[in-house]
Amino acid sequence: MLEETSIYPMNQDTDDTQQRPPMGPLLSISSLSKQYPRTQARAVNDVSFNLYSGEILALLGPSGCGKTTTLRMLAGFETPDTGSIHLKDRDITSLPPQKRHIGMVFQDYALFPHMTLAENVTFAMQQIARDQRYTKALEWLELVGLGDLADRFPEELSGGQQQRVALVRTLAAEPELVLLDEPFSNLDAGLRERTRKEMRRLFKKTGTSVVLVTHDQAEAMTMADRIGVMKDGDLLQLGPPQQVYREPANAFVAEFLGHTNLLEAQASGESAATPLGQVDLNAPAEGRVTLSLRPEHLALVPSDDSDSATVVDREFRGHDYFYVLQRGEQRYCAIVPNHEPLEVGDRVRLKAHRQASVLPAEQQRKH
Ligand SMILES: Nc1ncnc2c1ncn2[C@@H]1O[C@H](COP(=O)(O)OP(=O)(O)OP(=O)(O)O)[C@@H](O)[C@H]1O
Repeated sequence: MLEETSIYPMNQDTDDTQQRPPMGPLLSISSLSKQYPRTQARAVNDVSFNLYSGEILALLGPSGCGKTTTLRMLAGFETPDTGSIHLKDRDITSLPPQKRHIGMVFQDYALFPHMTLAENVTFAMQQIARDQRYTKALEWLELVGLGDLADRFPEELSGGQQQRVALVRTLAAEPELVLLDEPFSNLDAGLRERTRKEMRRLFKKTGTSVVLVTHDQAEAMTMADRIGVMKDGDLLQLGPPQQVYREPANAFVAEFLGHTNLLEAQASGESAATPLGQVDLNAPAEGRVTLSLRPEHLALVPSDDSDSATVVDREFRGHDYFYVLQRGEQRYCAIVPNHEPLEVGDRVRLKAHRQASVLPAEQQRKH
């Protein structure tokens, strides 16, 4: 079983986050595996994790890594081959979806087109008295800034507004857990960024526990208290965004969570000899290791030395430049604040100005 790291403190953007005392997990998944008929490998392989009440957990990975299958097993739409799912100490592994008290928001929103927004939301409120549903639905819609549009039909809304209605409709049923499958993929870039911030705020305000799946690392970083990175059915690492970014478990995680420089190095205690000279390490190590050095941790010092690197590409990104550098056979990337920009063709010495992360040796796939 993968070692888990504490979720406290949560995501850096904590002004909207009420810190909760750690209690037992709300959701506990143990050794979940699933192989589809006529396939060579398991879609999900021995995945275990806990989710705590009020926590937002993102399953992140490339297409086909098994994140949707994991979510569908949680929702009850797929049956696991092995393993168990407990929600609040109830074994729900074999329960049908409607008996799990889990709400799922799909990519395509699935609002009822012939119902107004208020009717869409009241429809989900079977648990409260009929005469209170409309007032409660308005409260939910107001929470996402759509109180004034309660009598509109879904087709009279923007994509982002529809997404918010779909979400409050799910929340209105008061599920113990909410599952989101690539929830913002239908929104354009600007709206997506705004909507995910709003949703995180809403989840924190309502104390909602969430598992979401995404292939977008920025989405996982901004939304989640913890990120689980998946590849080929395996859960490779699970931890707070800052930790997964700064201390990736292996080269795949390092590269999936943004750009990085992978350096072959000879470690000796707190530092290592690398092609870029001696580099400090985030953890003591000995012998041959691979290091991950983030582009923002590489300084570029103009130099004409024979072992200097050459700027081969440059991208202006507002507050900084993203540089691609060639040194011998090896390419590097660096992110540098945009004062005194370098030109393509300029020669620079590369110097690590922060510790590099030591990557543990790759483990063999178990199946
Ligand atoms: N119904 C199915 N029958 C056979 N194989 C399937 C089925 N559904 C998924 N798979 C396979 O299982 C693996 C995991 O798929 P899954 O949809 O869980 O991945 P994913 O990470 O969610 O990908 P995406 O981001 O593309 O949705 C893939 O190799 C996929 O081809």
